[in-house]
Amino acid sequence: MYQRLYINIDHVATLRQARRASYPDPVAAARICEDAGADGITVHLREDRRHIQDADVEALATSLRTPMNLEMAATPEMTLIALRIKPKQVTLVPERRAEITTEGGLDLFADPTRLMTCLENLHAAGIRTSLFIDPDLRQIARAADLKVPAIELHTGRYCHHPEVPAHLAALRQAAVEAKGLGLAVHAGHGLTLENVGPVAAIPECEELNIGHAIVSHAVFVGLDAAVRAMRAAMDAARPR
Ligand SMILES: CC(=O)[C@@H](O)[C@H](O)COP(=O)(O)O
Ligand SMILES: NCC(=O)COP(=O)(O)O
Repeated sequence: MYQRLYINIDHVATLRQARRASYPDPVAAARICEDAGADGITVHLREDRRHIQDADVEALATSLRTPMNLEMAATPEMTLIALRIKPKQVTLVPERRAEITTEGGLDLFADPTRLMTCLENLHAAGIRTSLFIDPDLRQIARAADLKVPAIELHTGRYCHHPEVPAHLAALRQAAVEAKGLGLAVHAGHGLTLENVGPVAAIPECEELNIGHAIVSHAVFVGLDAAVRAMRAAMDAARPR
């Protein structure tokens, strides 16, 4: 199965926000990523707007040639924005304002009413949904109960400690379990050229969301080359 590469361009906006400038422009970055072979563009509109701004999401919605994957918290504010923008896909992620970056997956049992209300509204608008969760079998079962089409496995533990075999094993087991329950399997967070191979090699995983490492590599080689390098690393690792 072909494995999609969605590029998260949050940290192009981080560079712009460092000076509250007008550049680098995420729309221009997205265009380069698409020309370099990205299958989609991911943006995380955080409640604190530390990087991606509402205006970026609106501009991307009318300029992208590939699907937008809008990452957001399951809040009424973000739901209204998603219903207005109507991205191809929304990935619900946990958020804590004090976090430097996403620290873990969503707990699908924590606030069921808020989560189900958000999902119902998105599904009614025809927006594909994905839930960003840890490779936890209980969370996967809950995702299947919620009748979402997809989950995104949080790869952070594996990426931060690739030397611990159990972290990759958990991702592999979670992918098999999720696929068996009819869920599409995505993965992301912390993936780099160095560690992407074993995750890309998971047969059930049909989409990777990668951002920080690609934008960081682009500082040295340019965005086009950074995207192509990640694509090549994924293709080299995928089962034929
Ligand atoms: C959910 C996830 O792992 C990322 O897509 C998220 O966007 C990380 O947040 P920052 O991009 O703000 O680091
Ligand atoms: N959901 C993961 C994502 O979009 C990108 O995460 P990262 O590669 O920036 O860590």
